[in-house]
Amino acid sequence: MTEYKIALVGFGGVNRGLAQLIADRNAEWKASLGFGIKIVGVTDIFLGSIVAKEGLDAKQLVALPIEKGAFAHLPGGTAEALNETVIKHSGADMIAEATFTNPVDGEPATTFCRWALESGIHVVTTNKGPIALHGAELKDLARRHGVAFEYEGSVMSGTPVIRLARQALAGAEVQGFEGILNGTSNYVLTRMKDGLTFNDAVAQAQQLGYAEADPTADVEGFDVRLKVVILANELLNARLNVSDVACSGISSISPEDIAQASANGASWKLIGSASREVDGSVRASVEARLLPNSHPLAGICGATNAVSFNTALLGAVTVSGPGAGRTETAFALLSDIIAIHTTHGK
Ligand SMILES: NC(=O)C1=CN([C@@H]2O[C@H](COP(=O)(O)OP(=O)(O)OC[C@H]3O[C@@H](n4cnc5c(N)ncnc54)[C@H](O)[C@@H]3O)[C@@H](O)[C@H]2O)C=CC1
Ligand SMILES: N[C@@H](CC=O)C(=O)O
Repeated sequence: MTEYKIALVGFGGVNRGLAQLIADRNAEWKASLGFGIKIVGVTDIFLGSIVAKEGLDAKQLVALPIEKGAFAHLPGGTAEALNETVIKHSGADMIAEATFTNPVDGEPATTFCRWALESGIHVVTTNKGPIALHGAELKDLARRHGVAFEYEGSVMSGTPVIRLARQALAGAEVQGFEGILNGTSNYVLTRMKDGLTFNDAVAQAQQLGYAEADPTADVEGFDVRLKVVILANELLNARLNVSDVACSGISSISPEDIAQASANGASWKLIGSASREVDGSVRASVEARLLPNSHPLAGICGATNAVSFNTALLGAVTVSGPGAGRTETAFALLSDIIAIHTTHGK
């Protein structure tokens, strides 16, 4: 029986979600998926770090209080975040990288991914920064070191989008896509329709674990812009940089705008899109659009996301599901590990 040794880098909502899944389901996975997972290290700038090559108790990790330096209270733990040691020297076969998304330069997560890949360690990540900003370099690094770099959760959380489009739609000739690609902003627009203020709706999204560390990224469209770059580069073979994508958000939409839209049978949605032009170039944008309620994306509510792929052979193919959430995103990491087991498993 294969048992993967994993190190968790960042121990916020998503990686705690993964630890919880491991605590609850590891025994079942051995039978249903053909492998188990052992956590051999965890590091977090706020909580500190811990390494145990024989394996850590996932239940005990999940129960760790969210207090500065909390790992120092566990035997062998320290209040210091020994990121490099945990990544390179905990004996892990793979790291689950889930620190904050930095939309400007992708750091320090990109460095964490580099450290792992250069050491021959697989990377699964939900962090959008490294892929949108340094994806080509990291994929090449992974290839040269014979390991995997998987990032299904970077777009639409646990809802399968990247592998689905890359594998199941291969040959269907994807020509573009448009979608609701941010859970927080869609949640905010939905709750404002119910009468909540913008600020209260953002605060709820933070509490539910949907929002970025800085929710400005969610409401100003920067998070969707990263996702548009990831999807366009992956599926349209574009070489888009973040600066190529015109971007605006939802913060200027007032309660009156929302009420007026409802009265007119329409809904505001933050839409990320990209399409291949006749000259072969790819155009992409992020903007709030007023959609008639008959539009397929108009009825997508709350933290649910949806993306519609425009294909030459099938027409529109639309996928909808959770776009954010701790357990939902942890599932994406599991799906990456399953993909690694399928391609690299012993
Ligand atoms: N929460 C969600 O619904 C989704 C999140 N993501 C992405 O997954 C990643 C993790 O998300 P969450 O767990 O919700 O965020 P979070 O903010 O709950 O957790 C991030 C953790 O990383 C730690 N951290 C920050 N800088 C660090 C550093 N330099 N070294 C070590 N640890 C560091 C923080 O202390 C925090 O505990 C983010 O990049 C986010 O954009 C992607 C899809 C959905
Ligand atoms: N903050 C993001 C999390 C997933 O990427 C969102 O709300 O969609």
